[in-house]
Amino acid sequence: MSKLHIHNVGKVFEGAPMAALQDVSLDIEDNEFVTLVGASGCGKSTLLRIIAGLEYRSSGELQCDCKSIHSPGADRAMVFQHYSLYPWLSVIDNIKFSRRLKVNREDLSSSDVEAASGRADALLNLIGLSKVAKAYPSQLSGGMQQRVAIARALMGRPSVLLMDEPFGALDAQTREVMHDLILHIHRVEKTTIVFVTHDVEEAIYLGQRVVLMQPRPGRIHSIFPVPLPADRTQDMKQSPVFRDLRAEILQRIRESTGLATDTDMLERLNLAAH
Ligand SMILES: Nc1ncnc2c1ncn2[C@@H]1O[C@H](COP(=O)(O)OP(=O)(O)OP(=O)(O)O)[C@@H](O)[C@H]1O
Repeated sequence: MSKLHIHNVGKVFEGAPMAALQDVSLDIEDNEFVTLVGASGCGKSTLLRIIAGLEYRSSGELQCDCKSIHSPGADRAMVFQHYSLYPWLSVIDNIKFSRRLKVNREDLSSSDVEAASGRADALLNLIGLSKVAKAYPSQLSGGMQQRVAIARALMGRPSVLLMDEPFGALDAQTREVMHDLILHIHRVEKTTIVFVTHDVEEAIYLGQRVVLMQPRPGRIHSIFPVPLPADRTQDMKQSPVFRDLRAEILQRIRESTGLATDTDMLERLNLAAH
């Protein structure tokens, strides 16, 4: 059985003239890394928020580990574009934050708390920030803050990590470093990842499958398995396989948004005018 089962999911926002999502069906396997790409407004974030339980679906069925999703849960953790760390807590305390809530609620034993500390230290090491455990978010760069947000999301060992343009606010070099980091984390933690992006290159480099969505109404246009080795390296971006897939997906985005038709029409008008 798949890790995430999405069947005919639809979403109509109140007062909206068109469905934000229509008949979206997708099965995501355990430990898969799936990227969602598509033009602005095609429903990528809405789909991710519905999986996270932050938004209600209007129709369809959605399951994580065979359990129907109706609200947020510890089995699904989300990382947003804006780091959303607690500025008054140190790096290590930000990572442990969800555990602290649990400690208050459930009165965990000291060995549970010790295990949580061990987990936080291991994650700090995994994201390469052991040296700044006691620093505060304002003392860190954007990339470092996003590393902390990722570690915090992983703290409760979620079944699925949902990432909504997590590197969208970072500069190009930092993004490359973050790409290799998230691939490393995926290998080590064996988490299933669903990753939303505008950037086709990012979608191909990270994804085992790229799901292309199209707008008006938001739906799945096509799904592209990425025929690259599991262990990605930056030089693969120059390979013909990578470049051809990138060109194909970009062409499909142009077609699906009507951009290709607009360009053709403009060209025809220009020819007629001369
Ligand atoms: N809370 C809301 N109320 C009304 N309409 C909404 C709401 N959230 C999203 N929408 C609409 O739903 C559609 C899908 O939006 P969504 O943000 O999911 O797309 P997206 O593909 O993530 O876009 P982007 O890449 O620009 O973030 C859009 O037409 C958007 O205007």
